[in-house]
Amino acid sequence: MTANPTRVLVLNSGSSSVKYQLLDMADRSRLAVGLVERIGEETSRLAHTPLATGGAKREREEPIADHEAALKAVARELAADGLGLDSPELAAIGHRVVHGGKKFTEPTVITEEVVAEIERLIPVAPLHNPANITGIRTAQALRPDLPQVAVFDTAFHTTMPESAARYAIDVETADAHRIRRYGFHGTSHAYVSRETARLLGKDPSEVNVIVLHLGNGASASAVRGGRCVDTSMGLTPLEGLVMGTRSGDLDPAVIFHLARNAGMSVDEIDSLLNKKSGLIGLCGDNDMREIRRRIDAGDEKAALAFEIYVHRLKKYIGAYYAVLGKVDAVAFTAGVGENAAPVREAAVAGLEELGLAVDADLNAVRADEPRLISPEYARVAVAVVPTDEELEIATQSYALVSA
Ligand SMILES: Nc1ncnc2c1ncn2[C@@H]1O[C@H](COP(=O)(O)OP(=O)(O)O)[C@@H](O)[C@H]1O
Ligand SMILES: CC(=O)OP(=O)(O)O
Ligand SMILES: [Mg+2]
Repeated sequence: MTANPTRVLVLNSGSSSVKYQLLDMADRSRLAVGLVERIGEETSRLAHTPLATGGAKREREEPIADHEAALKAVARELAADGLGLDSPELAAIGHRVVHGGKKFTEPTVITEEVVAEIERLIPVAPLHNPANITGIRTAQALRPDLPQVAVFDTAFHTTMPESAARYAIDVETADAHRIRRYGFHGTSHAYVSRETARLLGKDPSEVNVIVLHLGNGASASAVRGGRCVDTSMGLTPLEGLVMGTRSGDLDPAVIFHLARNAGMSVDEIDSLLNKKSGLIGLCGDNDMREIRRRIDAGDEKAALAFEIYVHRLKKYIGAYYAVLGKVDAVAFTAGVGENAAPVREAAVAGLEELGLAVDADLNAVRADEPRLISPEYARVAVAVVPTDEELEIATQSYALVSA
């Protein structure tokens, strides 16, 4: 063993993808980054960039049957650059675990009990937790001697008061089935709210921030003085904003109606709401770039999908403004939030009375740095703050194993 290993491999296993990064926490540099997509489909795609060697991005298409095969392919790519999992410089492997329930409020060294608890939560995170467990098991098999750390999407939201975390349903039924609002993307909400405070030159304890994490999955959160007080996702990542393929908020009676009158099974309705709704259900595309192209070409279906997406977003800004009472900043992040200027402009349009406005020139700037896009006179800062879930997972994992 090297005296003080400082490298951390971060694995973010999604339902059909694995994103990964190898970082050196001595200087927080990235040594390699990559992505395996379309796992389980006929042609999966692997993209790997060995930043440490200055090597070019390598892309290949090959069938990758499951998450175990994906992780082995990742290990092979890393080894090809001398960055293999057998390296004595590796201090830990950090795993994004989507559902940690109520129990996990902190990053946690993975033991058999921890895996058992993540398994117990599969019914409330059927798309995500199984992939996370396979990632953990495969990594354990490759490096049984190394600490594996779980960083939970739900952890940041465990500070929500009961008034925000409980659904208004029969308390005994809710408690018996652990039905409550857990919230997700917490690693991103935590990181972005802190970075937003830094951008304002303040301590996180001094600011109230509304964070809008708009990726393929999307969620909003209200953060008071560094602690989450409300968030838009609930028992599962289906509640809240309109997403790439998920409906977000909906009258629950829609489900009874489909079951009783459209002859759909529970599994079919689940698939409809999680995979065939949101932007893709409304207009056939879930990529905001493609939707904007279609709107520019005069496509009305795409325009309506965009309006529905923005309308929901605006409602959450208003709701969290009311929850917080005083707002210092609204921060846009993730793929859509960081890149789609028209979404930012439309979400804030008409909110001048609330002290919110976007400066068109600042909003058009493209940069990888946190930046303000509100005009100087605005009472509330509007910011674009790139998220970095992998760096945050590596930081938390390393802090735990090097303590
Ligand atoms: N240049 C861009 N302009 C507009 N939208 C973009 C751009 N780049 C990415 N996106 C949007 O970001 C989404 C992916 O966001 P990301 O945060 O990477 O998602 P996830 O982590 O959930 O897979 C894409 O589906 C697309 O809608
Ligand atoms: C929890 C969740 O929605 O994650 P993702 O955005 O990665 O799908
Ligand atoms: Mg994401």
